[in-house]
Amino acid sequence: MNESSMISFTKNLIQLIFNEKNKTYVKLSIISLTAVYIFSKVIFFTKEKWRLKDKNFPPALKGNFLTKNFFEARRYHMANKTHQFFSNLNKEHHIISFQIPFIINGVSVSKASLAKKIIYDPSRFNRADVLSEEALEGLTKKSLFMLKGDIHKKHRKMLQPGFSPSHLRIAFEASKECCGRLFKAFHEKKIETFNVYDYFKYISIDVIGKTIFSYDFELSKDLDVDTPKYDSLKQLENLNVAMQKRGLPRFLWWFFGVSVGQIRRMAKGINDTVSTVIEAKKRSLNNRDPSTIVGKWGMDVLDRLIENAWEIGKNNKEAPFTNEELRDEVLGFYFAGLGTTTDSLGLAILDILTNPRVQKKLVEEIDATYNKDGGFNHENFNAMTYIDYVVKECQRIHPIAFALVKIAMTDTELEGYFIKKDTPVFINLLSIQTNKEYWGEDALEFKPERWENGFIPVNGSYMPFSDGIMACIAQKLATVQMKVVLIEFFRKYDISLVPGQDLSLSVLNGRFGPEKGITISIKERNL
Ligand code: HEM
Repeated sequence: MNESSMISFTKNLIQLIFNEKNKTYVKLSIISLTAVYIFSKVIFFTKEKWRLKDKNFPPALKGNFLTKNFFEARRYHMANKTHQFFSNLNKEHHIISFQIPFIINGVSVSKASLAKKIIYDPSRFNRADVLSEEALEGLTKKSLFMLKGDIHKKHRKMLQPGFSPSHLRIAFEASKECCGRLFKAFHEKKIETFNVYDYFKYISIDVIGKTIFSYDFELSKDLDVDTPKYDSLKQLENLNVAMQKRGLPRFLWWFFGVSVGQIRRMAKGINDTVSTVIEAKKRSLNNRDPSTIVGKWGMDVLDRLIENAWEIGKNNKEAPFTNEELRDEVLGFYFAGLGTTTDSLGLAILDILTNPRVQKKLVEEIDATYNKDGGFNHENFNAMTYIDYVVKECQRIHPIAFALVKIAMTDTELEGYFIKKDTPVFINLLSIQTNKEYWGEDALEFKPERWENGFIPVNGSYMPFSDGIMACIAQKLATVQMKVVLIEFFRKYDISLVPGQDLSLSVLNGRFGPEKGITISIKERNL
């Protein structure tokens, strides 16, 4: 359990105990189970402290021997500024420990070379089981972003061909189409001012659907948000919120509505949709019916996955992917891709609109290239360079995955400091990617031009999609989508921020961005 889930745990617990609807025996069982849990933690940590008393832990910057930096952390969390807590802690030291007594004893790293070392040494630092399998039990137990070791390698090998250049073309066309129909709906419904998160998520879900398994959720079309087609998104959003409660001790899951059975019921609709598509695809692949398998640019990611799984299974005599594995992978893409792309797009719009010089230069490039060769196509898209620098710079200065989380697999050491087995290790991307040591005196300035002339950053100082074997498998796809959406929006509209909003960045419910979103005004350009 990390500090933010500990704070929401405490809040939720108090609500449960004081909720008048709950019967006395329910309240008493919650109180006694929690007391037993806390007592067992106290015993465990006291024993551990004694055992490790001579070890050289990384420095902890604040706090006293009893509360450690709990109150410092709490101050930031209560203000939803976790990202600043990390950055501030790592400002002076490259490696620090932050300790919340009885709850967490984590390490935060902000040295580029050390970050690389951690990422490339999975035998010492890897994904935490508790952060993955347990958290998603009942939902997507076998999706790539929660696997590790040989099973991760097997899934990655089968999935990789699904992210080949032909799929980037599908992503390009899908993003373009989704923007087009969203603009049509804006026009028909006379929408001129809106919160970007409200609509970018429709594009993200539709693009993932179309690219991964040729399924059109049609959420960026019509915008009749009360119709049943929006239920799948609501389900995904509810599941995302539910997943955050999985940070609570397991015995409390049922009370908070996130037990395995409860989550299975919540996920039923979306699971059924995906299973139906998989069945149809398996049938059409069996029959080799090109009209149902192949999109304009070839097979989609799911086709490729099914086909690969069969091929590899045939050659190596491994069992092909089960339907459950296939479904988990598809759903996993939504969990890994929906919020990340939507939030990255939000932050990119914010970065561009708060830098009028960049906005002007970007629009000039778009106007000069957009209609070359008879319309916006994959070729003139690839000819645009400034948009590339802009997106890279957005992801440098505001990486939505602002800390990459690993866990120590054994008792080990980093730069001479002792790291205990199971310690969470946070690679502080936000700090690394804005560090003057790596980026120069203008590290905190939003300056896309730094990427000109094939600029290559210091090794390990730029990893918005992580790196190595567990780097984002869809990073090219996500980048294509972000670029197309930005190009289409800035081509179609004069865009400005609605004045008077609080745009300071925070971390709320897992989202890194302004707490209340980003409200913009759009006005169709006279082209
Ligand atoms: C701008 C958008 C995105 C960002 C910034 C992003 C970032 C990341 C990061 C940092 C990781 C590594 C996580 C770790 O350390 O465990 C990751 C992994 C992953 N991402 Fe993305 N992601 C984005 C979009 C997407 C999309 C659109 C999809 C799917 C369609 C996706 C699917 C995945 C998967 C499956 C993994 C696990 C890879 C593996 O373990 O082999 N991501 N992503």
